[in-house]
Amino acid sequence: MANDSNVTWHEHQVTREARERLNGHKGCVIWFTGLSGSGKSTVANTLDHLLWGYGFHSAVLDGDNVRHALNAGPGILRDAHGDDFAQRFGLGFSATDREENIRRIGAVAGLFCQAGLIALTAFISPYRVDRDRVRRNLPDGEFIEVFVDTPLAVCEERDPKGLYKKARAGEIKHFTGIDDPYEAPQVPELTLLAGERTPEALAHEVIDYLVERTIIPQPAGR
Ligand SMILES: Nc1ncnc2c1ncn2[C@@H]1O[C@H](COP(=O)(O)OS(=O)(=O)O)[C@@H](OP(=O)(O)O)[C@H]1O
Ligand SMILES: Nc1ncnc2c1ncn2[C@@H]1O[C@H](COP(=O)(O)OP(=O)(O)O)[C@@H](O)[C@H]1O
Repeated sequence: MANDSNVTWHEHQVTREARERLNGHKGCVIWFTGLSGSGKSTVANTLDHLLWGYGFHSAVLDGDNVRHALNAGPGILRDAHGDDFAQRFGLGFSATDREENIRRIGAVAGLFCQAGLIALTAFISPYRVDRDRVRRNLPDGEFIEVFVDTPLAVCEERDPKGLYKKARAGEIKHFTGIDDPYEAPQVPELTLLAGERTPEALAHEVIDYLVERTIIPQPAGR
């Protein structure tokens, strides 16, 4: 097994600066956090679509593409030989599994960012310490924490997957906001009042922030 002394960082021939020059904008990680049903995926995808339309380069990491593959729990991911990798490496919703979920996602988002992309992540990420670890592992200014601040009552009313109903009935244990904690960010870069505004309006709030921080130029024709 490799240990630290046998692993070296490889410098790439195409530098991040060169990629950013070609892209016409900087890379960063936009980290959406909030309760289930708060609108994280919707806003991240709306923002991704707007950025793409302006000719910028972005990519979304969310539960569907991560908890069904990289971090798939038991029963979801099997390799071609029937070996249940998820049984050994998959993640559930204990505090430790959520910690590892966020650690892996943070690392992947960091790689996207180094490749010059605007990485959009949409995970509950309920623990402050886990989000702060991702922040610490990125250069200053490149972790943009966006609190999708939708009241629990609104999320529960939306309940698109019926999970709150199941959690209230005791059919799902440790459900965030019901019988598991959600630690709201104390000083996020942005707070979106996502129970009160449309996804498009919220996505434009994030774009305003990116322009203000010179991560992207003002999109032409906006
Ligand atoms: N116990 C429990 N608590 C919270 N959420 C649960 C749970 N069990 C399943 N789900 C579904 O999983 C989605 C959250 O996954 P995340 O990877 O974002 O969670 S975490 O960041 O590791 O806490 C979440 O999806 P979103 O609604 O998109 O947030 C739920 O659909
Ligand atoms: N700003 C918004 N206003 C009204 N409904 C919204 C808004 N954002 C999301 N929704 C709806 O709320 C539900 C949950 O949104 P979703 O993006 O899946 O949340 P999350 O990813 O945080 O679990 C979906 O049915 C979605 O259409």
